[in-house]
Amino acid sequence: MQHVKTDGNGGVAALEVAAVSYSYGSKRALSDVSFAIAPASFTVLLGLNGAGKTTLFSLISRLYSTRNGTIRIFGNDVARASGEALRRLGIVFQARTLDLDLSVYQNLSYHASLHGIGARQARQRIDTLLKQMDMGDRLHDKARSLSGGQMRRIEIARALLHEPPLLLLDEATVGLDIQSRAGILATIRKLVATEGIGVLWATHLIDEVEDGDQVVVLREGRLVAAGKVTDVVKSTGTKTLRDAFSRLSGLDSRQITDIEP
Ligand SMILES: Nc1ncnc2c1ncn2[C@@H]1O[C@H](COP(=O)(O)OP(=O)(O)OP(=O)(O)O)[C@@H](O)[C@H]1O
Repeated sequence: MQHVKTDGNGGVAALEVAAVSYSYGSKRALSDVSFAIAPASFTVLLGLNGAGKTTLFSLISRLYSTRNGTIRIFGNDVARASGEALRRLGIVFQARTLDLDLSVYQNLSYHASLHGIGARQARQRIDTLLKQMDMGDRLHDKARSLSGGQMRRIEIARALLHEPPLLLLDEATVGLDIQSRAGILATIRKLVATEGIGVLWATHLIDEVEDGDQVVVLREGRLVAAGKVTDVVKSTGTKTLRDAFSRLSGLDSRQITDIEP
């Protein structure tokens, strides 16, 4: 797999979001949001429902076009050089998107061909990714027969088929049991460490954040904090991320969720 640190992009942010605003009609969803994430790092995009996480992902992936501000992936502007930018991006959206009537292999190989990956190379890549996702024995199973967590793992494998050095996941563990959530999060953290992939992990669950992570906190479309967890906690004058997040999001800390209700 391509390793970010050796691909000639040294010093360039994996993702740079600069002064991005977005409105749905008169509804402002993002206001002047700026932050950057480093290659081979794990960054949590933390925000309550409605904070603007999905809107931001839609802009980064060009599902919506950016009207105000600039988004760059490894230095490539997603508006002006979208091919170059999107080639470096893998994304897992919140909604389930596997074709349930196809096998795991069919789901993945179809996607590989969309990326222009030849059949032989695709097969090797699929085998490698399924092993990394602990799904090596499910190649010929129908997607329909998989659990929610297993489907998510296949969607992550699919997002990585074209070897992107940047991976975005939008509430990837929503609706999963505690064990599946922890397993998926651990797998993604391992990918950051072993493959050098930069990850932006969007969630509203603070127990998915670790002290060593970078965090970007959105509140009602505004960036209210960004940096290392310990620094963000310190900057709010609190002692725990739970208290810091409750202060930053204007909630009582008892309203901050650890796990799915
Ligand atoms: N298609 C739309 N039309 C109008 N308003 C929208 C639309 N999509 C989102 N919004 C609004 O924009 C704001 C940001 O929504 P967004 O979905 O980006 O937040 P989020 O942090 O991803 O939350 P969630 O996890 O609930 O999806 C919210 O106030 C939401 O109601």
